[in-house]
Amino acid sequence: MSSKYIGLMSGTSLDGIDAALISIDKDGCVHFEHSISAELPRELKKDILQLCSTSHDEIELLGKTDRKIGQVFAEAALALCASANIKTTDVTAVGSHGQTVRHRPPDNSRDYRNAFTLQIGDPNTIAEISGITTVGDFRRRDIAAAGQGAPLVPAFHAAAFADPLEERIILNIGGMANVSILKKNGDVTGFDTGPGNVLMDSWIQHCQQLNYDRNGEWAASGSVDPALLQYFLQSNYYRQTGPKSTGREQFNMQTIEEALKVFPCIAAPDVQATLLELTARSICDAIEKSSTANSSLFLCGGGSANLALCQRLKILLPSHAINDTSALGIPPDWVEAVAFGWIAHQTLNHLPGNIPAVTGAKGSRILGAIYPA
Ligand SMILES: Nc1ncnc2c1ncn2[C@@H]1O[C@H](COP(=O)(O)OP(=O)(O)OP(=O)(O)O)[C@@H](O)[C@H]1O
Ligand SMILES: CC(=O)N[C@H]1[C@@H]2OC[C@@H](O2)[C@@H](O)[C@@H]1O[C@H](C)C(=O)O
Repeated sequence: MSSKYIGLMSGTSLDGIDAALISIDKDGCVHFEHSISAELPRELKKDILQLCSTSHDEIELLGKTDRKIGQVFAEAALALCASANIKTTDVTAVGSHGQTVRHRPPDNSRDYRNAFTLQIGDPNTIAEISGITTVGDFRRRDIAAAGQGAPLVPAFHAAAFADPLEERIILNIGGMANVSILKKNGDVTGFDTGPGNVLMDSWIQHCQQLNYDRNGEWAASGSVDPALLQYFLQSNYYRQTGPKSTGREQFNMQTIEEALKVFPCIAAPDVQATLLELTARSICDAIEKSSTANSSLFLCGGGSANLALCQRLKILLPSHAINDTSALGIPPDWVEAVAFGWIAHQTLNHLPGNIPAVTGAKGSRILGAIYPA
């Protein structure tokens, strides 16, 4: 007998809601069954961006947006059930990541007692509208246990993708980029490497009002500026060792604007080329430092569709066989949503969802809270 779960995810790129239907069989094996993506209404996206900006702190907006995200997430879950032709009563639970609006993990400048992370999208509302038990608020228990609260997906990557015969690296290129290194002996490490698409997205939005640089074509039309690249690479974040996690608080349009005050004359396509190179270099440096040279690399997240970025990864990591996670049974766009369905299953079965070696938490913890149907 297998159980069905729905994973819901809206990431830092704010490109929509990913909804994935999975089943977990009696042996704990995860099967990807169906998926849809649902739009984030334009006004809602604007409000989320305002909440993400550190210069606004509006409790009114927070409360209202929390409820609204809950409503659109619930509608995505219902649309997924309709599209997959299943009844909501067939689904054991929704695992809802929610929307991160602030992430302040413990780091060199912040004691863990002052750390916090905030994902909104009221799970009560999701349970009420969908009629499906909802599990949410996954990150805060890990933070309370002195962890980073992120990345959480390495536990799922280990459960679904680890192989005793080869070391595997799973690289998610979302708004931020994060890696999981799955050793042959079962050990797992993982951390956020830094920006994924966020800087390239911000720059093309600023210059051309486009959401993203399709296939990295605009970046490919420019040339990397070596001085600007070195300036960006000096960020302390790249030198820190894990556990570490990051977000829009650290890598955003302001990061680019500050650099361009120092380098004001660089043409816009060259800035984009440099941001793509920064993304590729910071990812590859992190992979080289933390994995075995000939391990297999599997890509997921929207950035895995960026051809120019993938070409750079292949050149910078010549000894790694590079594929995407379709080769492991889950299409690259759906891995994160699937992961939160899986974490909900862990929670309902009183099993841990974090990996202390990844997040730095004091120990394994059952993550999240349950909101019954
Ligand atoms: N064809 C493409 N060419 C270039 N970039 C693409 C393409 N398709 C998707 N992307 C990038 O992928 C991004 C969305 O990725 P994804 O949905 O994995 O991010 P996310 O889940 O929001 O982020 P995070 O994992 O940080 O939470 C888009 O904003 C865009 O930058
Ligand atoms: C705080 C937060 O939402 N972090 C996200 C973000 O997106 C990628 C990277 O930064 C990762 O740390 C995390 O998401 C994935 C799903 C994770 O927790 O593993």
